[in-house]
Amino acid sequence: MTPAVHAHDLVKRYDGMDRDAVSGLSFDIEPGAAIGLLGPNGAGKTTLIKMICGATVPTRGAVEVFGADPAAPSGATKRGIGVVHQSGPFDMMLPALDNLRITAAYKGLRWREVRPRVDELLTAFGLDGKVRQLVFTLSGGEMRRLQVIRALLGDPPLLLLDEPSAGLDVGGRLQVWSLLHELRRRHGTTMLWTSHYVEELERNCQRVLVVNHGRLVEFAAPRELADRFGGQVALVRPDSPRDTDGLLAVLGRGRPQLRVTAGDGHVEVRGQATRTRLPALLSDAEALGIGVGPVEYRTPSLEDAFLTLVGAGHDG
Ligand SMILES: Nc1ncnc2c1ncn2[C@@H]1O[C@H](COP(=O)(O)OP(=O)(O)OP(=O)(O)O)[C@@H](O)[C@H]1O
Repeated sequence: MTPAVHAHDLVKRYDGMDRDAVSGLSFDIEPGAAIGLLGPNGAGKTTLIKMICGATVPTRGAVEVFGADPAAPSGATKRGIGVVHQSGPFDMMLPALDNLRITAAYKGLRWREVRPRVDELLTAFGLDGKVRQLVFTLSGGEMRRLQVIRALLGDPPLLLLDEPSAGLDVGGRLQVWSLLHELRRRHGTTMLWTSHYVEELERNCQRVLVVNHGRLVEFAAPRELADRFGGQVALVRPDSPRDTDGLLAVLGRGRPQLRVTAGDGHVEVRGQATRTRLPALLSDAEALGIGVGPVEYRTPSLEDAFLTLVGAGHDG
């Protein structure tokens, strides 16, 4: 079966950069899959998305969408890809509806034919009363929802979602998720989805591509990544909340094997050696007069795996 997306040794180096933004990425995405794209700031996610939608050409290597070059001059493949960009290039001085009409024309869609679907989506997103407003008068969340609707025009077989829920409130995020689930169910739409909300990818994607410094780190199911790389996660509560900082300092001596962070009245300890190293550190805390309650272990999440795989910092 022809993959929805096939990337082979894909490289992008922008002019003036002393390193690759995307460096030798190879992977296949099967049709109908929902794939997460996870990486710290500057890891190359947007660059990869731009190459897949034909907005920028690779420096080396190749990318194909359903077997075709997305940057081919005919634009045929490009028009079959729906993209939610990080910042949507709308014509801010035109009404929302006219922006959708322009996109429909660019995609070669007959407005009369797509209008019922547009109305359905506007209603689903609570934007039906806003279509005559100039785009610059819409709120950030409304603009984001308009971007999602625009990407869905013509029900493209591939959707590239660059942080589709950024700036949305909880209700808006759930709306987007359920709409995307429905699309996959009804049309078998393939999705490549980036987000800094790790939980969003964990809940909605079958597999996750983890990238760092433009390179592929892992490509696997969220649960598998969590089990393999999430380590052991312990929550330690001092008897007195005032001792949280002191406890943090003592448990921090377990570094670099352990990652220790402060929460609200507790300290979280992550790492492959948490269970073996923690007892000695807790004895140290006790010797300093810091009592702790029973240690609680929780199931590692994709976020825990992400922290192990790429660390907490940005890609600098
Ligand atoms: N047009 C450009 N010209 C020069 N450098 C660029 C350009 N676009 C991106 N870069 C650089 O390429 C690297 C990857 O950027 P990219 O936007 O792909 O990362 P990202 O993973 O999407 O980051 P974020 O999570 O912050 O959106 C960064 O170092 C960035 O500064």
